Amino acid sequence: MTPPAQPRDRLRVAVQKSGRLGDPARELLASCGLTWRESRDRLFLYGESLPIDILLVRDDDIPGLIADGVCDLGVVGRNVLVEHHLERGAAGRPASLREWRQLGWGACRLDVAIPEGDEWTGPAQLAGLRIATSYPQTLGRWLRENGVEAHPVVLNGSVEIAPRLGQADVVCDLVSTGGTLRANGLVPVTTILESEAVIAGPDHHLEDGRQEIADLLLRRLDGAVQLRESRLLMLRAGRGSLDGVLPLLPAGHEPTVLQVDGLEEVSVQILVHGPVSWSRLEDLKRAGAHNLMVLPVEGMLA
Ligand SMILES: Nc1ncnc2c1ncn2[C@@H]1O[C@H](COP(=O)(O)OP(=O)(O)OP(=O)(O)O)[C@@H](O)[C@H]1O
Ligand SMILES: O=P(O)(O)OC[C@H]1O[C@H](OP(=O)(O)OP(=O)(O)O)[C@H](O)[C@@H]1O
Ligand SMILES: [Mg+2]
Repeated sequence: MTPPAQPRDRLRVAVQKSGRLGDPARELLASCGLTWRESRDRLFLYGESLPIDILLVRDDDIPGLIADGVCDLGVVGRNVLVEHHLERGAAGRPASLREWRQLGWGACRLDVAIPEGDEWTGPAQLAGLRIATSYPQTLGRWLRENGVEAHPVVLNGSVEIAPRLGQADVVCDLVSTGGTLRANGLVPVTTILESEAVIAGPDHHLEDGRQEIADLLLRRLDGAVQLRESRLLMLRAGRGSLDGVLPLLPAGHEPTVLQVDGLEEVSVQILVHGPVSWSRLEDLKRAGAHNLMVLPVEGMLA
């Protein structure tokens, strides 16, 4: 039984110490105006600009630290959160965490992959096979949902090599480019979880004034995430081509159309969500636009 957490009036956020999500998570928090003083062991960052401290840990430990009340929030892959949630469930403990925000980066999939050249006929073909994975609970849930009985072989890393070593027949592991699978003669056949980086937190309100600090951080995070994805698209077009150009603009805010002094031309500006592809710019140019420009947005205040 975990002893109750000590009262705290500062928010504590768990972030991966090293690894894929550590740097982007710290950059995101810094873009929310957070500054820190680093402890000598570099495991604790004391928040200077706001009462928000950062604990640097292994990503697998993040859900447990939040569940135990040692940390309030954490930046972690959904894959780790789901595995923790199912582990707790299997041990008969109630769910205690939820996704507070999805961050739109750190995307990867948890896929089942089989040896190249083998035919894939569906989940039933996995019956009785040994499946190497670091995610036994998530795999187990998917197998149950598909009515398949197989044998998970739990490995903490280098899962893709297991079939070559004779430890397993197939694998269930994280995939983004697919390069690691290909290098090991495996092909992905089905996705059992789509993942991305998320802000994880408890499924209840925080106490001792920490909910107010968390709300402030989340408001800034929402703004920072939106800003990161925003682009300003600017172009010029002849009045006559406007009807062809406007329907081709990417999704975004209401465009601003301004008459250019002394010319039969307009200048169009639109704030768009997400990158603008080259093919979109080419389509706009074909429709009569010119002087097209896509600019990052540094700040925004409605
Ligand atoms: N190939 C990938 N592409 C994109 N995201 C990935 C990829 N592999 C993992 N991730 C995401 O990044 C998270 C962290 O991955 P990383 O490899 O750094 O973890 P780790 O080796 O378990 O680190 P730690 O030392 O903290 O335990 C994963 O849980 C997943 O959400
Ligand atoms: O589809 P890909 O782009 O090849 O990425 C997939 C690989 O990335 C992760 O491992 P990572 O490189 O983090 O090494 P690890 O085995 O130490 O976790 C994951 O466990 C896969 O092995
Ligand atoms: Mg880990």
